[in-house]
Amino acid sequence: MRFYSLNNPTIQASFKEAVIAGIAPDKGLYFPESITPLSADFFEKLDELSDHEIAFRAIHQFVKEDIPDVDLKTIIKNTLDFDFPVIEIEDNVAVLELFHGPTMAFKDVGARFMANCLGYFSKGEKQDVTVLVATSGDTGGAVANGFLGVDGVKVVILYPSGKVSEIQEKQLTTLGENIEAMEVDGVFDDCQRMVKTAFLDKEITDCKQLTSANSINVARWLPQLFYFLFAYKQAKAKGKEIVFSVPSGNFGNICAGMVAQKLGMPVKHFVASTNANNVVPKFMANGVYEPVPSVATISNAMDVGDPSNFVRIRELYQNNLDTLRNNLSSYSFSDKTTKTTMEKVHSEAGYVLDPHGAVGYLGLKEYQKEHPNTFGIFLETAHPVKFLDVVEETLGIQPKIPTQILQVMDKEKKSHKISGYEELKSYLMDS
Ligand SMILES: N[C@@H](CCOP(=O)(O)O)C(=O)O
Repeated sequence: MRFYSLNNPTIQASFKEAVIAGIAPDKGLYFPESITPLSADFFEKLDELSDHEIAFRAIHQFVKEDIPDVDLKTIIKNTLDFDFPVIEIEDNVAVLELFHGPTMAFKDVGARFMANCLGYFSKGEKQDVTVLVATSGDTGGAVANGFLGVDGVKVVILYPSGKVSEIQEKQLTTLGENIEAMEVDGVFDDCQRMVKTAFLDKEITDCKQLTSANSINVARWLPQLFYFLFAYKQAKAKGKEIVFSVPSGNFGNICAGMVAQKLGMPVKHFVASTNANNVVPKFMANGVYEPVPSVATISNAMDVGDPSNFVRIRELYQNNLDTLRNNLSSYSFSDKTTKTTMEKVHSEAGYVLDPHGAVGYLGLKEYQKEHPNTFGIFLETAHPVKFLDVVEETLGIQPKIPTQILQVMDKEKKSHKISGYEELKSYLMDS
């Protein structure tokens, strides 16, 4: 399988090259040259297959020239050792819980898959790889956890100072070893911009092998399609048309779901649910894509003003807005509505939503106003305990803190404060 740059299709790479480079030399995101649907039989008999078998068959076409089957199976086994339950909380409204992994966010899947691929590709390589990653909250912790102790790999995480939750900050600043955290005086988009600038900085790339562990990297992005298939497996017995509502920030997650649909998964519609960072809902309404600096919200992991992966979504629908609208709706919700929804779902269904999941729930309900006979699944992208202050203040409860989180809470935060690109560059050049 070849992957081409979305800026210039003649620039191409193998899966291995795309993973090691992160983005194309022209700063374009890599995109697979083809997506071949899986057999109808595969979807009909999905409930007879294990999650590992489903994941293997789904990702195989994208990686098979670079990773032998036996190694791919090991990578999948190391990645997926937790559950992805779908729980119906109201008639025709179900939550897909993506927080049962080590850092309690959906990012654990992509981060672990990519860490395993990079570990596999780096075996016997002379030059170490530096993984740069920008985070608005959850990616950082998942990447830190997934790459901790991986030989030949050093990780540098950039996060916006004061704009991630306390637990998220602990997860990405306390592990030590091959993981370094950079606390940036700015917003997530500044962090993402610095990372992309470093990739094109010849002075750095002449002496360092850089890659990205954000969803711009195909090995972080594509495995996110697994759990859409696991959810479909659990929901198909309902015999209804299925709709996914995805809380969206950088749009890699929903885009991976759309790849699952291209693989043949029967889905009626996707909903991209956002907080006040509403570049995509606006684009869907008026056809004008206008990135703006992100604003801080209580669903901070979605505070993205220029979502990297939206370009991939447009490519999936040949840049045709009408075709895209047939398949995707997008709505934006305020913090106030998000909190009211957390209260309502807690009192009526006894379910504790995190602020991101609440935004996903709201998007689903909005879509179902016009399509009441669908079976809706919204994604709980992170455990509510990661947003302890908001949950305690909104619901007046103190959630039990799971062991994975307790383990980092008492550790000491270690970060380097930086305010601009030159400081990142000096750090990378000198380290
Ligand atoms: N929501 C993210 C922002 C980065 O997204 P990614 O999927 O491209 O890594 C976060 O939690 O950091």
